[in-house]
Amino acid sequence: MKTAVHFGAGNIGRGFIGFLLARAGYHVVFVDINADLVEALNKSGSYRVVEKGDELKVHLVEGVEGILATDEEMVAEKISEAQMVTTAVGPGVLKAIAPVIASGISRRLKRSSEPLNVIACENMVGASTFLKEKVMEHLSPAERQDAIKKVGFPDAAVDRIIPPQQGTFLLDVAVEPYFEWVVDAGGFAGEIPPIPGMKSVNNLRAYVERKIYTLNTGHAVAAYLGYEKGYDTILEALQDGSILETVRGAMEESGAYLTTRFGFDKKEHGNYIENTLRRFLNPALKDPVVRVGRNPLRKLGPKDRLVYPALKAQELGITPLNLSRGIAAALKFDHEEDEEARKLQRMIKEEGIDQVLKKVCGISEENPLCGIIKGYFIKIK
Ligand SMILES: NC(=O)c1ccc[n+]([C@@H]2O[C@H](COP(=O)([O-])OP(=O)(O)OC[C@H]3O[C@@H](n4cnc5c(N)ncnc54)[C@H](O)[C@@H]3O)[C@@H](O)[C@H]2O)c1
Ligand SMILES: O=P(O)(O)OC[C@@H](O)[C@@H](O)[C@H](O)[C@H](O)CO
Repeated sequence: MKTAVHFGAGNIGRGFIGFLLARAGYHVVFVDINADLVEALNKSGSYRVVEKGDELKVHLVEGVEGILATDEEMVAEKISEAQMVTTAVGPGVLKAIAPVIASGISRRLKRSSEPLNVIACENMVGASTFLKEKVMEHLSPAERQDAIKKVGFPDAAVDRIIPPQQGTFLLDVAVEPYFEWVVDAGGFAGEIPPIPGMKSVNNLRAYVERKIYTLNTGHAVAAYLGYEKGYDTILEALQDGSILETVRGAMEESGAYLTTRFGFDKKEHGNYIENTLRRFLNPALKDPVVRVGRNPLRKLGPKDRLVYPALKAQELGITPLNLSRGIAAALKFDHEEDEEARKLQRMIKEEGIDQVLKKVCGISEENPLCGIIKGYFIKIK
C-alpha cells in the first residue's frame, strides 16, 4: 500500500489533504505535536469529514495513524518508506520540520531509487520551494545531488475554508463543500501521482497568487475590520454593509493587479470575487475573526495578502484605499491570546508606527501609502 506522511493533523490536515490522500488509497500517517490528536488517531484509526453546504455530506476516512513529532526516529523511518510527504502546519513551522524530513530523505536515498514528492500545503506563495531550501541545508552535498533527481517539491495552492471544530468527537472535521488543491506539474519527481481532487497545472503561480491575494486578502480585511467592530465571526462582520464594501473594494484593488499580471478575464475574476464572498457568507461555518486574523505579523509581511497587492496596485497607478484601511485595522489587532498580536502591539508602543510599517510591512516613510495607512490608523479607536 502507498504511504503518505502528513505533518499537521489539524483542520486542513484531516479535513482536506489527509482526506484526499486516504480517498486516493494512501495509508496516511499524521505527524503532530498534539499528543491528544495522535492518541485519538491511533485509538480509532478513522474519523469523519462533514461537508456543510446546502445539504450535509458525511465521509468516513479510514486507515490512518498518528505519530508524535517528537518521535523523530519513527517519523524519519516512515518518510523513508513513503511515496508522498505533505504538510499543513502553518508557514512559520516549516523550518522546524525540515531537519526530520531531511533525515527521512537521507535514509530513503540509501535504500531506494523510487521518487518521493514533498508538498507544503500552506497559505504561502512558494511554500514547497521554501521547505526544499530548508531541507537541503540538512543534507550532505552528495545527498543533495541525489535528492535533486529523486525528490520533488512541487509548490501548491490550497483552498478550503475550515474553521476551528466545535463537535464532541476530537477528530471529526466540519468543512465547506468547496475545495481546490492545485500543484505545480513541473515540480514532481517521477510520474504525477493520480490523486482525485489534486489538480496539476503548468501555471501554478497564477493559481496561488489568485487564491492568496483574493480569498485570503478579503478574508483578512473582514477579520480585522470585524475584530475592530467587536464582531465574533466572519459572517457577522460581512453582514455589516460598510465592512462588506471595504472587503469587496480590497479584493477589487488586488484584482486590478491580478488581472493585469496574469491576464485573467476581468468578468471571470469579478465572478471569482463574488463566489469567494458567497463562501465567506456560508451560515453553517462559524469562523471566528480571531482565527482568520491569526498571526498578524505574518499577514502584514511584504509578500503576504495585504501589503503585496497594495504595493502592486500602487504600481498600476491605483491608490489602494481599501487595502490600506485593512492594513490599518490589522495594525490594531490586539487579541491577547495571539502571540504575534502581542508582539505587534509591543512593537508599535516601543518603536512607533513608522518603524513597524518599515520593518514588518516593508513600507517606507517616503511611500504615500505610509501616510494613508497612518491616517486610518489614527482614527481607529
Ligand atoms: N483552515 C483553513 O481554512 C485553511 C485553508 C487553506 C490553507 N490553510 C493553511 O493550512 C495550514 C494549516 O492550517 P490549519 O487551519 O489546518 O491549522 P491548524 O492549527 O488546525 O493545524 C495545524 C496543525 O499543525 C500542528 N503542528 C504545529 N507544529 C507542528 C510540528 N512542529 N510538527 C507537526 N505538527 C505541528 C498543530 O498541532 C495542528 O494540529 C496553514 O498554513 C493555513 O494557512 C488553512
Ligand atoms: O490560514 P491563514 O492564517 O493563512 O489565513 C486564515 C484564513 O484566511 C485561511 O485559513 C482560509 O480559511 C483559507 O485559506 C481558505 O482556503
